Amino acid sequence: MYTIAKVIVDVPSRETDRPFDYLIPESMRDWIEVGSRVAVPFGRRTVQGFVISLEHESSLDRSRMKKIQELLDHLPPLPPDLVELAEWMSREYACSTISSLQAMIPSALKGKAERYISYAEPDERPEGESEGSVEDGTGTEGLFSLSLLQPAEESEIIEYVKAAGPVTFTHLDARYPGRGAMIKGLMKRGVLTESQAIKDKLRIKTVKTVSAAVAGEEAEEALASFTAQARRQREVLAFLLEVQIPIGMQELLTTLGVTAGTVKKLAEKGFAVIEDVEVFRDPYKDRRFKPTAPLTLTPEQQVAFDHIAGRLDSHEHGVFLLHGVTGSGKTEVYLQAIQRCISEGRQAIVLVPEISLTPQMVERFKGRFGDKVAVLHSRLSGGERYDEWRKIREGKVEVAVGARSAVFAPFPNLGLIVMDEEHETSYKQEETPKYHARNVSVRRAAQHDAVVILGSATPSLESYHAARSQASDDFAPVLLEMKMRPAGSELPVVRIVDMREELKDGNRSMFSRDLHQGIVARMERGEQTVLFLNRRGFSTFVMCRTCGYVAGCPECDISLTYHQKSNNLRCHYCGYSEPAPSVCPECGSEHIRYFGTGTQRVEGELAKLFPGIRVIRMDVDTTVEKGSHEKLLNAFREKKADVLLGTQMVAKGLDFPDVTLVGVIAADSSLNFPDFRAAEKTFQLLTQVAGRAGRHHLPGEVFVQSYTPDHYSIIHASRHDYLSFVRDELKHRRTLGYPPYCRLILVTMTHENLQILVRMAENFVSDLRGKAQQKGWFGGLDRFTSDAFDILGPIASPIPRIKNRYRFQCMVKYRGAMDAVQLVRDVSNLTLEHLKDASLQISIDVDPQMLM
Ligand SMILES: Nc1ncnc2c1ncn2[C@@H]1O[C@H](COP(=O)(O)OP(=O)(O)OP(=O)(O)O)[C@@H](O)[C@H]1O
Ligand SMILES: [Zn+2]
Ligand SMILES: [Zn+2]
Repeated sequence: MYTIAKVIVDVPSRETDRPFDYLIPESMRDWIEVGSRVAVPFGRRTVQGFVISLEHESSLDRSRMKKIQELLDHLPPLPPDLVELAEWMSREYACSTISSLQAMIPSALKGKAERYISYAEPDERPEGESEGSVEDGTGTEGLFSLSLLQPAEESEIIEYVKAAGPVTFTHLDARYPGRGAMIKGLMKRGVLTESQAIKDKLRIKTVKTVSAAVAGEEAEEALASFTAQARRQREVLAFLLEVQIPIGMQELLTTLGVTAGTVKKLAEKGFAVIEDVEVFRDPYKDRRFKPTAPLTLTPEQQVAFDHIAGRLDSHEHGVFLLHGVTGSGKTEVYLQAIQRCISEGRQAIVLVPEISLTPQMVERFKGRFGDKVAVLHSRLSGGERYDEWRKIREGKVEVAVGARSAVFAPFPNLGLIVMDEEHETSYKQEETPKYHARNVSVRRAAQHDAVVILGSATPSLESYHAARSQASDDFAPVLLEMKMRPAGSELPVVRIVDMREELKDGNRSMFSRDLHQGIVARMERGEQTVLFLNRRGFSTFVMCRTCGYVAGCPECDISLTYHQKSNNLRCHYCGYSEPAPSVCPECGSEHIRYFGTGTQRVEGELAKLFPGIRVIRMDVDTTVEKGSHEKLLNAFREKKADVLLGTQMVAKGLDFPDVTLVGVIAADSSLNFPDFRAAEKTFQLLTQVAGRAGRHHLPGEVFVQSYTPDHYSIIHASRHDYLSFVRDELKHRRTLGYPPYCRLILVTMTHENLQILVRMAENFVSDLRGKAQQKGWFGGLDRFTSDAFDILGPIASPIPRIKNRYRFQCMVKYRGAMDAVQLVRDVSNLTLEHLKDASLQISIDVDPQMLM
């Protein structure tokens, strides 16, 4: 029997990022496991923690060790493999173990300490304290003290707490308003004491049910025993005996028209039981999903499937990169692989980017696997999310579909992780822990001898390069290719439209003549159009045409974004907002305009240019409400609109048979982004959005409007030529020394004072440089030798100030097996310890996706 638990406490600081030893009280020894969530005393507080290992011995003196105060769940929220994964994550991404652990459980379980007041029995009180007033000096205690020596109100409070058990301050204050001093006095004297306990934000939802507690002869006797006055009770019991199964209290009361008191009396007599039964909040309970059967695979699908099934059957760890053109039927391969996995008694996780977690996507999994599927995404309420997660933890489902964090779905016997659209940036979490779900998937699958399928029409260069070169031991996916669409349809014809030519010919509209005619033709034929507004790195900002003034955030060095709905300007980094100006605050000119092509503007143009056109606009503004996404898509599917207009949301995953035209309004806006992946992102977006056209029987057509029509990402995307794009792009990456030819660590330092920050950043970089040189790591990036290490910077960050804090960054580039993350982390910790400047913050981002 283990007597000591090592606990990671929920206290976010560098000093507390290590396990602490606690004694396990006798009563908990059978229950505490690795992964258990506990409440422990920490300093003067009670905090939540996670048990990460169990021990017989501790290096500490037992008499000075504290005891675990409470076990918070009967079933540990984290199985041991996730605890191990969390420790790996904190090494891999230079973050605290507690932040990794917290990322793995639903927010409902992020308990916070609450203070309670309870009654202390006289023998629990500190010496000499009594219930009576201290001032009376008679020392009379016990029998008469309450009635004789205390004000009536005081004893009423005591009696109340005694009966109610631990209550919160707020509760007591609400019941006895204005008696704060009195309560405080009682606490001073130890009559009432304060305690802390961890309370979860959300509770498991329960309903009261009633069932009969007697049967057979006993039941007959019971029925005969009721007096005339207890007629109603008899009626209830007769009913319960008839229905035989537990029935909801509410339903019982309304059906029979009796009161809860009647049922309670019946229960007191021992004839019925009232129980709280757990219920699951099901976000999809009102939805019916049309069941689907497996399709006969095409030869290409079959080859891919056979490879995957082989690994599944042999329970060997393996990673596959499924590169299939848009509409090639990757989803069907996923579905059949999942089927195989669960038929062998293991479970499967499906990861999709948050933005494409559309009802259409959910439907495909629910349609095939029905109730065996749990869905996790950010649009669920906290309670729904918690309940979906519990279905997984309690083994009630076999498939979890969700965004990034679903990679932590606590399945006991994981067999398969599918990552759809594996190139998506949203798989990287931008807050601590800054993990990438792809790397975590591979690690987690290895723990379980499970299979990973990374699927995409445009794989990330990292994955594709790793598959082709087979250079690394831990990440060398097997490449599976699918080049055809099963429905027999061809990839759509893509035409690049040079918008400079349009302007020369006098067309000032945002639609080229070709696109214009295309839309008109679709309206006439009763077909549909998807219009995609590329807005990455692009926002509506306010500029004065007279003096050039641009409205910027007073606390961040970035321009404010215009929001039409509220007619105000907002900072996307700190939330600052102000009303939109009608005259320029600098020069008073009225020529102050909103720049940028917002979806609303496009919508307005459409209405002007195409009389009678029906448009559905899908963007962040029209999809705030729960279920709105789904409503808009359903309306489009039912052909209630000619055009679906939107941002990234319309680029992915949609499969509508009557869409035969896709228009891309500003193809190049994502090219002008200060990011070495700009070309890759542009290529991916264009390929994805073009793939929405002509997916079924009708042929598709795509117009890509651009001001830089010669850019290789645009040309290759228009030819559906992934391989040529990869070839050109890899050349650039190699010359510039960027992934996949090395890995990056972005270190961002922030401080309120610019001078101090610059000095600290310079010191940091020279320390890091010195330590790396000592290890003999330096140089080599340009020589393509196997090992290389280099530091760029420090320089001001692309956004040099956020919330009045200045930002400097440096970039570590490295290649090879050295532990660069650990070194960066060590130097960062040393800097923080050495400087003792509480205002300095250092953030480490391993494999960064955003270089801001
Ligand atoms: N074996 C098959 N036989 C007939 N139809 C199929 C088959 N496999 C897939 N399909 C159909 O082909 C269409 C495209 O498939 P799916 O959406 O799975 O492609 P995808 O590769 O996931 O596409 P994207 O990357 O664009 O999302 C769907 O309508 C699907 O039902
Ligand atoms: Zn001006
Ligand atoms: Zn701001």
